[in-house]
Amino acid sequence: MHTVDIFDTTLRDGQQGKGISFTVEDRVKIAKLLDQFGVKFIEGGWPGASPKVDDFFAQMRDVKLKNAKMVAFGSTRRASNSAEDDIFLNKIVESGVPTACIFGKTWDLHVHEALKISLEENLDIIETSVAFLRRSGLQVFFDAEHFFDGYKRNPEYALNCLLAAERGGAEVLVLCDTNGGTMPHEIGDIIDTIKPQLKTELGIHAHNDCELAVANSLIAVRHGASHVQGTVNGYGERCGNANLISIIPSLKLKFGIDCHIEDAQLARLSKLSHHVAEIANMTHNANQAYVGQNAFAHKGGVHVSAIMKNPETYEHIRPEQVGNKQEVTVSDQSGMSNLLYKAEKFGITVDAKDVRLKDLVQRTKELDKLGFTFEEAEASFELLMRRKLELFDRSFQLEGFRVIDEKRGHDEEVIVEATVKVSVEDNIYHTAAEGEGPIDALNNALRKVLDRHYPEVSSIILTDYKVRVLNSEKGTSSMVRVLIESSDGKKSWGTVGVSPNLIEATWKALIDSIEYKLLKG
Ligand SMILES: CC(=O)SCCNC(=O)CCNC(=O)[C@H](O)C(C)(C)COP(=O)(O)OP(=O)(O)OC[C@H]1O[C@@H](n2cnc3c(N)ncnc32)[C@H](O)[C@@H]1OP(=O)(O)O
Ligand SMILES: CC(=O)C(=O)O
Repeated sequence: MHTVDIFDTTLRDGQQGKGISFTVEDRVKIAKLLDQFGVKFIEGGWPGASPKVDDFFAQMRDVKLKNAKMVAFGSTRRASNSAEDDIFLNKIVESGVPTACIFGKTWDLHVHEALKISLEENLDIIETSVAFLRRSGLQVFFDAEHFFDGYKRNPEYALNCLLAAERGGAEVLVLCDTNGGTMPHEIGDIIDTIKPQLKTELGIHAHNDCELAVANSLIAVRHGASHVQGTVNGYGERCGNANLISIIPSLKLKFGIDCHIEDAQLARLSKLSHHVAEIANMTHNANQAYVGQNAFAHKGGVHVSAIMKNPETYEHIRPEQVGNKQEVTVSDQSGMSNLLYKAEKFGITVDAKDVRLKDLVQRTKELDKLGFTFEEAEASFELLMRRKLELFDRSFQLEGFRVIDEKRGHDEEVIVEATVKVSVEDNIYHTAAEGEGPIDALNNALRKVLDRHYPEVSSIILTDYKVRVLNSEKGTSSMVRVLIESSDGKKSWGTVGVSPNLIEATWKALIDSIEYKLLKG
């Protein structure tokens, strides 16, 4: 099959997504990441539309790109002036990029209603705008805005718009499903009809309003499009743009089209996706195809049993091909296979026929019913398994704790004090400490003892603390689940505690966190 150029518009159409606002520094970082990854074109924004975009293009003049070409975006000229006098077309030329991508109207409704000019005048606007940019020495792509909607209402006119851009010298005619309402079969049928009437390469720019932007982009390629526009993680206006993070591996691994991206570059796909999400300050979608944390996570015992024999049974590709990894979780959906998988991961040698493992499967299901989830608390599960297999002894034993909260007036602060009694190596310690809250006070009192025996405990910091009320209909006597994420600066781990008492649930998760650190050294 033909080759495909990847055109990224995260910095332009992606930035049109609600909740996304890149600084100039963010833009430069993303442009560098995209270039390293290997996309062919990076659309940086609309020169003249915002000072941030102008600063970005100015800064990018000093950045040497390895793989990509910078593209400036804009519209066809205003009806009230010539292309030579159009402020925004001139801004594109002044931005210093080698490539321009301008959008023009191809739906007669828009010509009548939005531009309020004649159909003929719009054709002239398209041709003269493209021709001006070409005369100015730029490579020009023409984004045929609303092409599919326009074609369905007035096919002759929509095609004439493409022909006007072709006469002007456009190098790619990009068919836009601007409102994202077109179905895949319509994309294929329309491309098949128009392609023989054009000399110019076709591209696709799809929006995701029907959750079809990726499918529509792929079907366009099947029908001859050689240029695909989209954004990282599908960011973009309304429901977003076509997600390049799904399109690129589908083109490479399913269609066999390399899109100028080598296998080694594809293996950095997950990193790219996560890194851009971080810069955009968006939570990464765990269920995102190919690169999400759950994309290769297996929960059901039947699945785990099969992937341990051959991963192909429940994985459509090897996760490493896109820089992701296989994961197995433990829950009430688990069988022996989940536990054997985890044992191997924890470095525990255990016979598959060991009856204690069968008991542990049952125990895990009972704990799940009580509210324990181990998906985000693998450290707690490792301790549970080691305890069951008699591979682990507690480093310290709780003899008792007491927490006192005291408030002596409406406007007075609460004073919190905890006392803890623990035995360590045949010594019994009784300590007290204050804290910001009951958990902090307990932690402080416990650390007073543990720091003496286990200095490594001082490196533990709590990086996340989540509380979930499990059966809220019981009001204040509901069970609560506490999930703690801890880190020692090098590694992080998750633990869980469940109890009707929030302090006790937290204590359990906290103790597991400390025991896990002591186990791992
Ligand atoms: C499908 C897409 O995603 S297209 C890209 C959309 N992105 C953006 O709009 C983000 C950046 N835009 C902006 O910052 C501003 O809209 C600007 C600076 C470009 C223009 O601002 P203003 O001059 O104040 O115009 P405003 O935004 O109100 O309206 C857009 C104008 O462009 C005209 N226009 C729209 N599309 C085109 C086109 N393809 N060719 C020529 N003119 C066009 C409209 O008719 C309207 O003109 P009017 O004011 O004479 O009615
Ligand atoms: C040009 C563009 O962004 C669109 O038609 O969606």
